[in-house]
Amino acid sequence: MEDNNKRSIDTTQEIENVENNKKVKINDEPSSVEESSSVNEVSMTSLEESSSVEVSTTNVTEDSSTVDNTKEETNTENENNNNNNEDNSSKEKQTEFKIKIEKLPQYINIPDLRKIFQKYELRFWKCKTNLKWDFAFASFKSEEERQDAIKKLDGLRIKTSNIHVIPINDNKEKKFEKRPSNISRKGNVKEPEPEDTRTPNEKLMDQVTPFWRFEYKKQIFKKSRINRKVLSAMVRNFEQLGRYMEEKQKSQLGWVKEASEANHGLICPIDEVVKSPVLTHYRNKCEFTIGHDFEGKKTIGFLLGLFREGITVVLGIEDCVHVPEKAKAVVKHFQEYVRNSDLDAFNRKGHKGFWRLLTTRFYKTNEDMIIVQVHPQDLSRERIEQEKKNLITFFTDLMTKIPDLNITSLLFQESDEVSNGATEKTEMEVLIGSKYVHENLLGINFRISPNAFFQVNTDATQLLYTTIRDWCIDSVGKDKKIVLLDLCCGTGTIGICMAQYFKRIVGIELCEQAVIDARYNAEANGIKNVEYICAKIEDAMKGVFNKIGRDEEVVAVLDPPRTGVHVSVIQAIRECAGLKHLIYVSCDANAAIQNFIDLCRPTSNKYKNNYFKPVRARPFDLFPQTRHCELVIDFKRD
Ligand SMILES: C[S@@+](CC[C@H](N)C(=O)[O-])C[C@H]1O[C@@H](n2cnc3c(N)ncnc32)[C@H](O)[C@@H]1O
Repeated sequence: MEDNNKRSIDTTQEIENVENNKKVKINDEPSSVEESSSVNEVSMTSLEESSSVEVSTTNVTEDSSTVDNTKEETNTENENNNNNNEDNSSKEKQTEFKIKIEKLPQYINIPDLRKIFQKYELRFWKCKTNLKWDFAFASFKSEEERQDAIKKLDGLRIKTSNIHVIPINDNKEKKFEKRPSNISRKGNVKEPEPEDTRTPNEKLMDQVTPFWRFEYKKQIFKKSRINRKVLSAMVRNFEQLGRYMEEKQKSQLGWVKEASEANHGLICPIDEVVKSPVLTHYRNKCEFTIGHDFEGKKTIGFLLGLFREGITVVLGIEDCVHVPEKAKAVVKHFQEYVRNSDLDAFNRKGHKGFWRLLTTRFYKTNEDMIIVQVHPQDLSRERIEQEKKNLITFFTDLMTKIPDLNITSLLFQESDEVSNGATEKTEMEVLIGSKYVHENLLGINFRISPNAFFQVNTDATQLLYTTIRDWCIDSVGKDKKIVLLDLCCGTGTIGICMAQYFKRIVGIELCEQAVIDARYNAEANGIKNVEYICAKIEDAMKGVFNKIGRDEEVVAVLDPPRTGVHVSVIQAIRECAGLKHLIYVSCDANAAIQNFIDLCRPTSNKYKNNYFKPVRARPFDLFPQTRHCELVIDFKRD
């Protein structure tokens, strides 16, 4: 599966020195968002489109007033060269000769500035900018270097803007001093952090269900605010975007002001958050790590903290409010089993240990799937075969101890991967029952294979799908000549649930197993008007559109992974001029804001045809006790 977190940035740009009538072309290696993001993730598209680029802060949460993408960089190479004979204290005393670079096009980052400087044989000592700023600061170690920079850079044309460079901070005694940790950016003395008196279990709960301390009403209020902030951030993004656009393009953003005025600063109206019918124990799928607790005892639960932060402690899940009681009971018994086993739990440090992961997928059809993942280490085949037999006996007995446990699928997987978690790289072997379980959604029975995506909160998903269906039907009316494109269709749930309302459904999905499931699900439910294409949307869209009949209209539902889709998917969608109605289902609107912007940005070479406008939005709380929330946005275009 493609890693959608990485969006490549083409930093190719034309830089023209108006004064010297000199043109320079800078070609950067494409870099990734991951590299370019700071404390808060920053997503950006190509600088080629920099007049129409937007920045999204991942944490547009209630704390977003503190979001800061400011980046500061010291040219360490320079530092080392210049300070070979200097100790740290003399380095601290180095005088800076600072400039301010004004009227920068937006989204120029420090690597871009370094390229520009290098082109003019300049080298800053320190540089500071923020992707939201249209200015940057740079400093040099001598007045000569500063003057040289001003001479070469002032008036330089970057993209649509002539930059303005001025010397600042002539107080040569001013140093780059590290701000003491108790002083805020604004110079205020910060209150000392209160001592963390939480128990380890509370820390775990704060990590996996950060809203568990709030009443549900407050959780909903916070989620409403998070989503509203995304919709108001879109307005601000478009306003900023407009500042760097030619008149012709800018005029295509006129609707933003009207929409914002009509919706109290939001890009479109938004409904109240649709509450989850179940607030606790709702997760139909849980993945439990098998590891060691603080005392080194084999434990099944969730990892406290992150491995990259050096934490490998696993804590029990007894207090976790979103885990079903039946899953807790299975964990409790299986933990006992693992503790009694002479094989150790896997430890990522050193990659030793056998027991790795326990997955439970329990559905309302009363079909329960359990997956046990192990690391084979250098155990003999006989030994592993024996362990499998032991597992069959253990889980068969367990059904007599936990009355409502009905294991219709016990699967065993060996994985020698370095990182923890589910993997599709190795086969799953069926130890009990079948490889599949089933769940019922809006009266339709879906087969779920072990690795397939399926919404984790079945009850709330029915509400979500009902809205998607209603919004699609709005566009359909009674006319059944409409084709529904189920984009990122997974196992086909969305399309199949509404197949009766459409002339036909075309699902596009890149995961082969999911497409096999989707075809099976359609057939098993007697649905004949569906067709599935196993491909990337960006590759398949054009072909699909070429087959749309003259008498047919199209409406699309896009339900991508958490991070949204790659920009090429949005481009492909925009290129299909016949697609006028798109319903975007996002499980992390902050992460997907770039997609929203790209759907709506003015027409350009990169983003063809008319732009979409969001006409309404409705959040759904599919994940009570956590920060997460599903947001459905209805996009339309003329
Ligand atoms: C959140 S799941 C949605 C599945 C489905 N709509 C459902 O509700 O069961 C996202 C799906 O998008 C698929 N996907 C991601 N990028 C894709 C792309 N560029 N083209 C096609 N499918 C993609 C993934 O394989 C994954 O199955």
